[in-house]
Amino acid sequence: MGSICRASKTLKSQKYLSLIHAYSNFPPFSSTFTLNDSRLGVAHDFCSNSRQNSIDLAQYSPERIRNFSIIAHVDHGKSTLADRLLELTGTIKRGHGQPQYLDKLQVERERGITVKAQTATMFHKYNHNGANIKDADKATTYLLNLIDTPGHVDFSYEVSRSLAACQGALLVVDAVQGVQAQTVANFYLAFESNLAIIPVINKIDQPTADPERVKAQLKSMFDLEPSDCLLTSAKTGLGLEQVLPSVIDRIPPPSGNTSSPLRMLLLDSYYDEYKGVICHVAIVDGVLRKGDKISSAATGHTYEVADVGIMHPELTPTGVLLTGQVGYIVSGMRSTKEARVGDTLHHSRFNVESLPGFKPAKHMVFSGLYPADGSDFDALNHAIERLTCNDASVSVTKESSSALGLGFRCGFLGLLHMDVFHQRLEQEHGAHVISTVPTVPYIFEYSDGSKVQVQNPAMLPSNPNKRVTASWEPTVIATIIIPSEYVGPVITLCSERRGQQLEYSFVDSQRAFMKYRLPLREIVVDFYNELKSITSGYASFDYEDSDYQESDLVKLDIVLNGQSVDAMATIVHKLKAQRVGRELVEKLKKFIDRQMFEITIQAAIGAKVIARET
Ligand SMILES: Nc1nc2c(ncn2[C@@H]2O[C@H](COP(=O)(O)OP(=O)(O)OP(=O)(O)O)[C@@H](O)[C@H]2O)c(=O)[nH]1
Repeated sequence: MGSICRASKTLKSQKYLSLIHAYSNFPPFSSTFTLNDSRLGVAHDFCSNSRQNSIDLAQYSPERIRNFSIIAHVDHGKSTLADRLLELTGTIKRGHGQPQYLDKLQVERERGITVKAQTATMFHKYNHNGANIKDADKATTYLLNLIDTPGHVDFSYEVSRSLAACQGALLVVDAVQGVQAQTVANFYLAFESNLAIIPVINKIDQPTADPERVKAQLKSMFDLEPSDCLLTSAKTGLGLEQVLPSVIDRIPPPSGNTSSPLRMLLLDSYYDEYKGVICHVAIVDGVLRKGDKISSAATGHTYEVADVGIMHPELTPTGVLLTGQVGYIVSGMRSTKEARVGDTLHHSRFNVESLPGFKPAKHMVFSGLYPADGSDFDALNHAIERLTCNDASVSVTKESSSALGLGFRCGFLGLLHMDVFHQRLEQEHGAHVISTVPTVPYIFEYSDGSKVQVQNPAMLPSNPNKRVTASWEPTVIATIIIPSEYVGPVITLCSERRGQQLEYSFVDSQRAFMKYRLPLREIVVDFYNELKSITSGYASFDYEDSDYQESDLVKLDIVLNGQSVDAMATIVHKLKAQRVGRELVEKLKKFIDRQMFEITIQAAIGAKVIARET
């Protein structure tokens, strides 16, 4: 009996899964994989004990350290450039057989994108007077910390965190595509952090490369001097010899004080099955040694440092980290929840002033996650707990649905982040999940004066005594860069999506730059695909979150045979309700298999049916 119940529940769940995906335009995420945490595997395999203590960090005073980031629009060549710099400094072997070496996650390799910022320490001999670097007597060895960052807008939080550990950035721009939307966003992140910015025009080997046009764009948009631009091909190696000398000459050393009490900034953390929580840290002042007792300024908890070292490029114990250096520590934290990103860690015997830290990550998109087989709730719970150890930017609360049973409501930084989280749940933890339509966090005010944030449409009360008196929705400021001939269609698309134009100018004679305020809901599902399709793939798009705006919002219910399906409810703008309701019931009609009896499919606002199919 039990197994029949379970089987029918699974079938029911799978049916809902199919319905939900037909309805939301999202690819289904369910499939089963074996446990394979590529990140942990790589980190453990390569942990280089043999190099332990062979690196004497004491000789690297802040003047001989440079901390820099590589930032760029997606696919402009950051990870490839990072590979070449690692090879050039002998940190990895040339032709190590693994392109984009710092992209360690399986999902990063499969999708060819960077999701996590990664740090690598390199050592480079350099002579300021231009003498041959092989002339060992005249050259000085520098310690260079390179941070490769993600390009996609969802992960810009990783970029801003990485920049906090740097004094400079290589701003990589594709010599064919020129300045794109994330080039603009990343430039301003670096500029506002007061970093020295070195423009690198990459992919100059391409037949249609036009570095002079890109130099002119960088001058007109960011006031970066054409003579300061480096021209490179990370693919062929052309021009790469200028990169590290420019890093050393043009980026200032870190400014901390070696003799002050220890202050280190916690940049990131992840969970390693063998070592426990590993924290990435930047030493702002003082010196940290293995065996030291440290405290967290945020929680007051104290720990003993069991291991300390650098990423060279894998974990390499050094026994010590000094002012200005970036490395890792293992300190017996039981969970990554104890490792608060942006926290100040210090010696327990001193009280220090906390470092500024970071703004908390903001969740832009929420979705329900349910086990495909209702009985797998505990397994999914365990998988989510383990994955959030390595991705603390996801928020998780338990919820239940009459259609799907017990599950979780998760908050993500954007749609790609959500998709990547699903993929990692499946690939790294073997979880088999159903996800509900993504929604954004709305705010509703009720007749009793209460105001609540609604992340799940099912949470809106149906009680007629508790009327909604006002509602607000989140907005974003979107940056769009397009060839000038596409301006008309893009303006039409943005107006259809309830956008308000804030700025319209030109990058150069061929490309237009626009800024729009758009409701977040209007861009989460298919905005980018449509933008790409009406501009033949030439548009680039980036956004940052902005204020809430008052908006006339209603809850749209989907009713199957007289029963409302809570997992399919959605919140829409009143003016769009009719159109969205009609599209949904038409889609569902196509999707539900023909039956021997009549099934009614309705879209309704409260008791009022606005669209119907049978
Ligand atoms: N022709 C040419 N191709 C390059 C060059 N640099 C990188 N590429 C290619 O461009 C594509 C993107 O390179 P990545 O290094 O992954 O770009 P990225 O900026 O790290 O991408 P994200 O991490 O997704 O933001 C890859 O196919 C590279 O092989 C170059 O100098 N010349």
